[in-house]
Amino acid sequence: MSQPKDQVVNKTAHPFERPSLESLLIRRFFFAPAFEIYGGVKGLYDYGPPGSSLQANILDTWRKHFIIEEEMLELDTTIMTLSDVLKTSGHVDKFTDWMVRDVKTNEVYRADHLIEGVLEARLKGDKEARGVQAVQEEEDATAKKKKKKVKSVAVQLDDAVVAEYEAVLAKIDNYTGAQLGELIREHKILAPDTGNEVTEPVEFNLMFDSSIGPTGQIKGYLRPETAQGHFVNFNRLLDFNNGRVPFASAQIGKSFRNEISPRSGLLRVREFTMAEIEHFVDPLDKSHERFSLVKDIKLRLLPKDVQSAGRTDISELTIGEAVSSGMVDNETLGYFLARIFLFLTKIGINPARLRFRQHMSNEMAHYAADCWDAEIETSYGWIECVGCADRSAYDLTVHSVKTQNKLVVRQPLKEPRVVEKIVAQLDKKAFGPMFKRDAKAIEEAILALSDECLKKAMAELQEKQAATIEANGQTFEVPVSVLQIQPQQIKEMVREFVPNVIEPSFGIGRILYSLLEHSYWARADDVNRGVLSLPPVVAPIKCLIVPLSNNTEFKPLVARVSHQLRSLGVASRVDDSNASIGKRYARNDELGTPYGVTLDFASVKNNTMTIRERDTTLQLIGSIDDVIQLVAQLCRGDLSWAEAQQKLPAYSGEQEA
Ligand SMILES: Nc1ncnc2c1ncn2[C@@H]1O[C@H](COP(=O)(O)OP(=O)(O)OP(=O)(O)O)[C@@H](O)[C@H]1O
Repeated sequence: MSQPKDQVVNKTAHPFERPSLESLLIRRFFFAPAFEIYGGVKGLYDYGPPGSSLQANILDTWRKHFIIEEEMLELDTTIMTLSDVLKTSGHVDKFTDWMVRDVKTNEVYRADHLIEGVLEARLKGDKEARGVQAVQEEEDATAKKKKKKVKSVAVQLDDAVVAEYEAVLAKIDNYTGAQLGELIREHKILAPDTGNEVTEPVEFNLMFDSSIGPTGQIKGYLRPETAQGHFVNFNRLLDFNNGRVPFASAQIGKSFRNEISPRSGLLRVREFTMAEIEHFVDPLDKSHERFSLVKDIKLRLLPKDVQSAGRTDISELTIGEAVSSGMVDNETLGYFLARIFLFLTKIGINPARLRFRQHMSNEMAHYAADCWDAEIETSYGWIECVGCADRSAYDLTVHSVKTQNKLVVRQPLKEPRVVEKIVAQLDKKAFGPMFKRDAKAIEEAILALSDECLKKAMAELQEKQAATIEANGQTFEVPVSVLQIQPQQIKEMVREFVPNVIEPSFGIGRILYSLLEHSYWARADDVNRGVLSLPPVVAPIKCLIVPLSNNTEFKPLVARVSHQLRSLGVASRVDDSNASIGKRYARNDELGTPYGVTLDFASVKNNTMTIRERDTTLQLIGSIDDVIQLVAQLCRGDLSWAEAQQKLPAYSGEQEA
């Protein structure tokens, strides 16, 4: 449902307050800390009845929007993952964050988040000291991700210091551990809770490790993302798709990350549901056959060059313009950005609080061609909710090299052709002794280089007589004496290529929480009367059935209405408690139930029923059958409330108490 006018008016009357929403969510058991009666564990949450239904409805919409509409190949792969797989993908060596400890209390902090929180608080204090108004709102609107709130103190800073802090914050995702340590010392950053010093940053791997089987010899991890399950099954998927690309596989499932210090509710948790798509495409043709269907969709884009200039202004462009100007690398990536936008707005995300932020070059993995995050604005700042990356041929190449199983597409050619390929050759006799125990990993990394990376390495060999290769989590300079990279002429009958992968990756919990913030408001007449304006497509319950009283005369009618709604696929619930009608509706406004139907004595006598719309509280009256049909049409999205008002007369009977 679009946002009704009176909702906007009411929102103005009561500005958003996170504590009110949080209290509603816990009270109504959307979710709650897991193991609460044992004291709880940070970063683990249980979803209660409305939260589970909301999540299920978001996932159902996702499945229809992506898997069904795009004819994707659905997967359900194991959560427990063999360590070799995650070693090859780079997670064992690189899926880490930098952690510091309070030297006295041992409280842990993620180093980049700590620096970010402290510097942001100092900048806020500076603004307060300079008398800048509305600091809070401005910060909430611009901060990329809010971590634990650090209290600000109104102290004015030198202009040069302000500029320096801003420069650090703009690059906060890109520092090494040593650089983070340096920043902590240079800017005298202390633990915010105690004012104690913190230790040097140490690397912490975010994967939960385990062992498979009783011997403990097979090492495994709980997967930190669902993607690897797609890559290791690539040959079967390709076969299922008759050997042709492009095609996409999709999977919904749990992922696990042992986050260092989870503090923002559902936004940073240790166990969460992801929905991931791997779209396999010919690297020479990244056009998308349905691109014309989305090319005119306007997106709010924050490209990398704007960020490098320290700005956050948005370009509103159609995705067609963004792709043709080269801002977005290719049509397939652009197609997915538009489809992500359509999905998020369909479930109720406010488009004015949604932006697509491009990764800066130093923020992207070295193999990625382009990457955009769908970020949603919440009271915690702008939150990455969907990552959408062109991962080139990296994943399939590394698994292929490691397992010696070719993960390639073979395209028969009508005519044989001579192609020029860039080929890497190692002088193994000299190479082995030169790099000793790292030699194998470096060799594997060289063999896994994509065409683009090979070109870059070839240029490096020419320029500085050595190529920079990353392996085993380290960087090596491999000299021209042991490594030659040159173009060679090769005759082909079959074109064999490793497809590139475009990966939209959705964090469902972050989307769900952002949606709750965007949907929440309080009625103008009472700040405690919260409403969740969830669209019917995701609302946990679509229709509340309210008999005026417990009178036995109503029972058969209630049973009939509830049966008819059920048979039309409308999830409904009867509230025949003793509470007043107004109270019963207010309870369901908090659960986001979009419609309510009321049965009273007139229903028994005249076979009529009223329908109430949650956001406007307006009511219409009609025959029971007509109202039931109307509810079903409204819930399917076949009819808007404005159209419904043309179909049935308004009811101005009893006011809500
Ligand atoms: N700890 C988490 N809790 C909840 N959702 C998460 C978490 N980590 C990642 N996600 C979700 O999974 C999606 C894809 O994961 P990805 O690896 O791209 O995230 P990320 O870049 O590591 O996130 P961040 O930088 O916030 O830690 C994210 O867009 C986000 O929605």
